[in-house]
Amino acid sequence: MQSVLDQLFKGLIVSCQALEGEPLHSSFIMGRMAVAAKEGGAIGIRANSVSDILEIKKQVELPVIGIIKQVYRDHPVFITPTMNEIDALMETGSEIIATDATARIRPDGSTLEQFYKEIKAKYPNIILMADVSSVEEAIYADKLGFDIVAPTLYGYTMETQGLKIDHNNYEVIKEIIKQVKRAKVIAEGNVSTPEIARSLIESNVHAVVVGGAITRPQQITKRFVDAIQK
Ligand SMILES: CC(=O)N[C@H](C=O)[C@@H](O)[C@H](O)[C@H](O)COP(=O)(O)O
Repeated sequence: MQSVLDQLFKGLIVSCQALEGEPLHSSFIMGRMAVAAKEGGAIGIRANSVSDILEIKKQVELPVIGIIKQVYRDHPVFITPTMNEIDALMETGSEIIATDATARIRPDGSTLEQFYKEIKAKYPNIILMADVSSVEEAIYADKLGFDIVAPTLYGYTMETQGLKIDHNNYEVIKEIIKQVKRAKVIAEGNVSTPEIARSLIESNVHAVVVGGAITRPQQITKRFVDAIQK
């Protein structure tokens, strides 16, 4: 049988997320988004929260990268930050679990290494994805043993604020591909056009995750409006 990682090879993973306060915030709608993604040929789904993941799993038989976005006392680490969220995600049957793997101390005071070891001790067979913000963090996550690394948080930390992957800026991802020895590298974050996705696949990423450009209509609308009003 093909492994989950093999199933994702050179494919498109669609991130179906709408947080509280966003127009499409609803597990029902995220389930339909996942169906639409599957119809379009997506080979995996990334999703946030137990209720969205359970609904998506009812609707489509695709591997899910599960996360729980949880803010503890304004702490900046919010993607699957503690063991509470890992435990909850294990119950959903998510094939892969992603967590913040930046160098920042986590809300419970632990380092990434401590957190990684704690997770692996409790769930040795888990497939773990590291959401990082830099090449150095990608290398470190790879050394720790993460199965997947992705620059999901590039542009979303204090040090990387304002930066993003675009037509002229594949450098971070190319460097990650060069430096990461063992983990699969997935491109995620601001992949806004099919051309960028194609180009990333050609630079040898294992797979590409696209979120807002497919599942956040308010973002898509704004891009059109901005283009018209230029
Ligand atoms: C920084 C952060 O919280 N990223 C989140 C991670 O799960 C999602 O909000 C993004 O939609 C996802 O990473 C895909 O990226 P994009 O929507 O740019 O294609």
